[in-house]
Amino acid sequence: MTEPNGSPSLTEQVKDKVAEALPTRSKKSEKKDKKAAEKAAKKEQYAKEGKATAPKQPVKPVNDESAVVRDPDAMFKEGWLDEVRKERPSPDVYTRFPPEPNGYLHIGHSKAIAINFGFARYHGGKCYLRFDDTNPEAEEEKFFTAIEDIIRWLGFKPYKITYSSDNFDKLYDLAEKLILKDGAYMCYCNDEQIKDQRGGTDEKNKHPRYACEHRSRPVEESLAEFRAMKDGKYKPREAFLRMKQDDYQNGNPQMWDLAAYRIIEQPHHRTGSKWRIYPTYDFTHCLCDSFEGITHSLCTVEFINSRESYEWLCDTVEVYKPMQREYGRLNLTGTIMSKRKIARLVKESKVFDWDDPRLYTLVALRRRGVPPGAILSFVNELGVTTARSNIQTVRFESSVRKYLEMTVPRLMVIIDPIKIIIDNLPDDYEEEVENGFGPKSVDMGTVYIERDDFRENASSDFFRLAPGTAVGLLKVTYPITCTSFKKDDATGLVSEIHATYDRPAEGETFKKPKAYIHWVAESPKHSSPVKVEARVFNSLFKSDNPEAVEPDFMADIREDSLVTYPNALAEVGLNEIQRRAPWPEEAGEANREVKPGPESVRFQAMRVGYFCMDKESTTERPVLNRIVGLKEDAAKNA
Ligand SMILES: Nc1ncnc2c1ncn2[C@@H]1O[C@H](COP(=O)(O)OP(=O)(O)OP(=O)(O)O)[C@@H](O)[C@H]1O
Ligand SMILES: NC(=O)CC[C@H](N)C(=O)O
Repeated sequence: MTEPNGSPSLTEQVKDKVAEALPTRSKKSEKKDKKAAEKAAKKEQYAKEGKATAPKQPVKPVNDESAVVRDPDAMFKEGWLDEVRKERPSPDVYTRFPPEPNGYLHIGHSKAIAINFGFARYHGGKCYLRFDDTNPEAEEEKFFTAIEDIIRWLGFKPYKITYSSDNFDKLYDLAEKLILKDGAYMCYCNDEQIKDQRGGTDEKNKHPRYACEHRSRPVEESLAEFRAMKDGKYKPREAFLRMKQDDYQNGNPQMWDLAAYRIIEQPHHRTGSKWRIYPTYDFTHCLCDSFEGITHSLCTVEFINSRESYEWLCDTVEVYKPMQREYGRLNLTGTIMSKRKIARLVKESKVFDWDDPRLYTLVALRRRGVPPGAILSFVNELGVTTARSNIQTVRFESSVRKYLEMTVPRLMVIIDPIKIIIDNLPDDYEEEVENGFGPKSVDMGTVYIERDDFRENASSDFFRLAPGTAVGLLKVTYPITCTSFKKDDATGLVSEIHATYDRPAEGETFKKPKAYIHWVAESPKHSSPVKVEARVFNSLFKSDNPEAVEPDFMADIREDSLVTYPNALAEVGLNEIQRRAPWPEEAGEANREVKPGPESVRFQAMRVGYFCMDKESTTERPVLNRIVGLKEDAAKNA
């Protein structure tokens, strides 16, 4: 598209700029046809999903049939979820995601979200977000908001937001019905007595199960006592309503007369002080599924034994019976997911807060800059089976890296700078500098490079900058050679390097350097570079299983889990990338129902890693979080 005066339109100009700043194919990458083919197929896939158009970039046409890219709907088309659908091929599909509002969701929950919301979406059905709020002791308002927000951030829209507590009246009526059908009784046993009735806990004194004395009481008495319990006759733990499930033949402990209602004296955040008795999970979940007409109730395998009690209760109180099926939990090794343990890390200031980028809560992954689409693509890649998946964090990171590689722009950032003065810069060098997001003209008299790209002594195994050696600067035609350097007496660190620009004389050729390094230019005219703080996160724990460490997981915390670079410098193009966020453009937060936050300013800092803007950024001082490192990191140290 061109403007009436024949010059490219603003959109075209911007697109060109993006293209320039996006990944270009190096010789090394050209060898990797398969990888390129995968990328191209993935790009096509994003477009097909209508979720993303990966920014314009040079990718080789796909002609390698061996390239395998996971279809974004693969988890629904094949395997366990496909079987579940075939088992109940009802025309309408209703699912639900039922979190307890007692903490922030973690990476494991993203699997439950992707399964429940995704299954409904794939089959043209509807998914409820149902807050399973039957325990007022643990619930807090902030968790309701955070859970809803993160689901929308992941790109899902609940059909309706419901609360188990919406059904307290109906549930109570069904509890009375259950008693009247001789399916429940009021029991006054304590924990010890219940354990003994179930055969005892001491291995040496195991005995057959037996019924408690309350089990055979008349129905009318249980009903009267249940009403009395509701009206405040008993204190917590003095009495409870117990389901009459067990026929003493059943080996499933989830059928051993489970509790249906218990006394909790804390006001409920929604129903206030109306109730002193609250239904348990086992009584509530199946009945709420039934009220909402859930067709496929998908949950994790630890509920497999509960399926029998789920079906028993629906049948006994004669309500519609949904189908419960169970999939394997997702766990990331080397992380902590337990709410109690994360709370301790926060309380003892080992992490900033629940959204500290070293954690694997979804708020933390969001703050760290992981795009929502990357989380979904990771879950899809793993697939769904009944087996528990114990996945290493490196696999998660590699999935995120693959996603970012396709979708975010590139920029140069120096995290630990040393200044170089180029003493012989010719006046007409600008044509020899290819610039991306920044201003067209770059003032290259003074540039900054990474401290570890310089060595005080040249050696045959070091291809970057050292006295008397030449190195290439990315996007600059000719290399530079170090002529001298100065050190700071106080710190002993190199403080300034002098170099020459090696443009060959007319008719001469130049020797291509063995390595190219990144750099930023000092250019007051363009307010360059941008001073930033860069935060590099390593894993929080030393081992793969912090829970197994003695005396406890706190002893496994790494000292270097956060490395801060307070004096990092970014190309001024950072401002343009920020202005045009969210990145990825369409697969990112732009299409979602949440306002993109600073973390949606994502880019690749060339040779350093993928970064995003942290929520603590100010206009004067942007703070960058490293999302993941680059695969090429190892090569950088060659
Ligand atoms: N690690 C996991 N992998 C897959 N699904 C999960 C995982 N953890 C929880 N879920 C599922 O998410 C849904 C809502 O979870 P809820 O908050 O009630 O879970 P939870 O088991 O209390 O989680 P946690 O104790 O780990 O915080 C449930 O259906 C649950 O089975
Ligand atoms: N069936 C389920 O999905 C269980 C959900 C319930 N909130 C729990 O984890 O305890």
